[in-house]
Amino acid sequence: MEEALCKSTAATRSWCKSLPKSELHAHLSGCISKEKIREILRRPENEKLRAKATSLFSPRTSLNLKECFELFPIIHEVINSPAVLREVVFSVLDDFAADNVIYVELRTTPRSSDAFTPQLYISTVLEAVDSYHKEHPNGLLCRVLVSISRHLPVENAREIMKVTEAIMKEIAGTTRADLIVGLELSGNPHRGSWDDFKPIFEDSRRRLHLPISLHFGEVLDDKEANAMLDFRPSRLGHAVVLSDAVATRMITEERNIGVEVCISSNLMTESVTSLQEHPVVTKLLGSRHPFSLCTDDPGILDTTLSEEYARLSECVALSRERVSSIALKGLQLSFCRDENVLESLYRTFFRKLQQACCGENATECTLANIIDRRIPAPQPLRS
Ligand SMILES: CNc1ncnc2c1ncn2[C@@H]1O[C@H](COP(=O)(O)O)[C@@H](O)[C@H]1O
Repeated sequence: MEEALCKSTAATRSWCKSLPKSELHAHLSGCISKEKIREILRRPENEKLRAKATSLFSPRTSLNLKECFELFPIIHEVINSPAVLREVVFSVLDDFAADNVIYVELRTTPRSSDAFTPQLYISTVLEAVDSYHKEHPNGLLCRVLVSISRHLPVENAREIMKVTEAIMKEIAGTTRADLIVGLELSGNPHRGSWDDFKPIFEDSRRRLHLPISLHFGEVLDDKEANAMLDFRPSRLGHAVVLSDAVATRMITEERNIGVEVCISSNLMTESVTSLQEHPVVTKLLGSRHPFSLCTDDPGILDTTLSEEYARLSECVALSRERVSSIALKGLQLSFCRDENVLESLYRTFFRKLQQACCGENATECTLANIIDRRIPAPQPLRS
């Protein structure tokens, strides 16, 4: 995979790290670093789990979707209490902050297990994010997308939507009220059918007024891809295995639907064989279709958002201006619709971009000035 990905130089990696970035496609369980998982596994109560979890740590050059979906249940076993869930949220947010991510939308699937009900799961995540903000008042900002998993029964999705609605009512007026900013469909793309989940998402969009992102084109299926475009989601995740007809439709007719691009994930899971063949290179960059670079599962894939920027910029020889505008697009495609919050994020973005491009004390910087600094209105809600 290394070859296919293009190696990035230390200088590009360092510049991409200093760039302020937004992460819009990150699954909580897939974000936990191996170091953190090892730390949790060393605890006496996890002795039995330790042997089972060794597959998480084997060095890999590829990880097909089937293997990937075998790892998640093991990580779920590691997160075996609200206290551990809270701890991993903190750890994941620390990792993003260390990578100079200023805004992250964490997506996660509320689950039922011995330790959780969907209600307890969501409440714990929201409490953890809220506490993280309070402990880091000038730190990164996190928002949450509630995930529906297509490989689980439809009934489960219905329950999650109901619980989300109840929680949103319960937290209205508190500091947690704005934390849930969207809904998303993910899960094993070989299982479940969009036709079955669509009515649930239609109903939730009407009732909750939240934007929706759909995992789209992770495997080739024109019928499903067209049905998903007919639904007009606010964003699409992956969009990597598409027929020419679907790709053309997306780029020409659906110009407002931003794509969450996950390069390393797509290469690792063998959705494409090289970055040169990835739609971000063959289609999105040239058409100026809006997209945001994302990590998907950085813990499992051993990547960071900076690394994703460095690989793309080096492999396609993008100018720093172009890379900076890709980073800005990440913020523009955010599901956060609170104008005050967005304004503050844009200010942080431009301040940090200035530092990245020109150093702390520069009074004039042509590179950062090339970027249009007007603060755009929040993304409209699609219906
Ligand atoms: C590799 N590409 C992918 N494609 C589709 N779904 C994925 C995914 N990577 C992760 N997930 C989804 O996220 C869950 C784990 O995080 P949470 O427990 O929800 O935080 C997985 O169970 C799967 O449903």
